[in-house]
Amino acid sequence: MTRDLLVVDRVIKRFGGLKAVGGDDGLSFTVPEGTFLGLIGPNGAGKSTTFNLISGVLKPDEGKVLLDGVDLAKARASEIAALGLGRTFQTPRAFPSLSVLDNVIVGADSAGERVGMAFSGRWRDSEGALRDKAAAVLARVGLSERINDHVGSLSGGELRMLEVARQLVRDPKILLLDEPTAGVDPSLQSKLSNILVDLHAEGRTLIVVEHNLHFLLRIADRVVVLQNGQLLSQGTPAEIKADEKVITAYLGADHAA
Ligand SMILES: Nc1ncnc2c1ncn2[C@@H]1O[C@H](COP(=O)(O)OP(=O)(O)OP(=O)(O)O)[C@@H](O)[C@H]1O
Repeated sequence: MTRDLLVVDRVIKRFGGLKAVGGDDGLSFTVPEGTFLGLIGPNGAGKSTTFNLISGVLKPDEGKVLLDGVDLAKARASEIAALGLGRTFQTPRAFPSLSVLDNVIVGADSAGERVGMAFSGRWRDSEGALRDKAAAVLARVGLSERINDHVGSLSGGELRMLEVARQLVRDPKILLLDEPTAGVDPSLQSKLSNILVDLHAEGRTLIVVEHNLHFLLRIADRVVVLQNGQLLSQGTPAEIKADEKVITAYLGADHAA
C-alpha cells in the first residue's frame, strides 16, 4: 500500500479569533506518495491558508501537519527543505537584476549546494554541472531561448515557468504550486499541464491550488474541495464532477450534465 507522504490531522487555523481553516472538527486529509492532488474551493474557502500550513509557512493553532512523519510546526525551514518540499508562490519571487539562468542557479543555491561545494573545495568542478542542470530545467519549462535575458523582460506566464524551474532544479519529492495558471496564456498553460503530468509520471507528489478547476480536473488524480475552511468533498476528478454538494456549492449547474 502507498504510504501517506502528507497528513493533515484535525488542523484548525484562526486569524483574529475567526477560524480560517478547520470548522468544528478540524481539517483532515491525507496525500499518499505519488499523488497529484488538486486543492480547489471558492474565494475565501481556505485554500491559501491550507497551502501555507502544508508548506510550513503557517503553524496550526490546533492539530498537526506531518510531512514524511515530521511535524512541520516543529521543523525549521532548512529541515523542511531537506525533506524535499518545494513550493511556488502566488506572486512569483525572482531576482529582477539577475539573468534567468542565474535565478535558477540561486534557486539551487538555497538548497545549500553551492555553499557546501565551496566549503568542500568542489566549487569549480561543480559550477559547470550546476549550470548544466539549471539549463536543463529551463529547457523543460520552455525557457531555453531566454536563459541570458534579465527576468525583468519576462512575461507573467514566463515568470511562472521560471518559478517552476527554480523549484525543479532542487529535485523536490513533493512540489506545491500556488495558482500556477494565473496570468498564463493558453499555450503556456498547456505546456504547464504537460510538465505537471510528466512530473507526476516520474513519481513526484504534486499539490496544486487553482481557481482554474478545468485545468486541474483534467490532470489531477485526486481533488480536495474546501468550503468555509472545511472539507466539502474529496475524490477523483470524476467523483468531484458528479458530487451534488460540489455542483451546488461551486461548480454551477452547467457541470451537472
Ligand atoms: N492573514 C490573514 N489575516 C486575517 N484573515 C485572513 C488571513 N489570511 C486569510 N484570512 C481569512 O481566512 C479565510 C480563508 O482565506 P484564504 O486566503 O485561505 O482563502 P482562499 O480559498 O485561498 O481564497 P482566495 O481564493 O480568495 O485566494 C478568509 O476569510 C480570509 O479573509
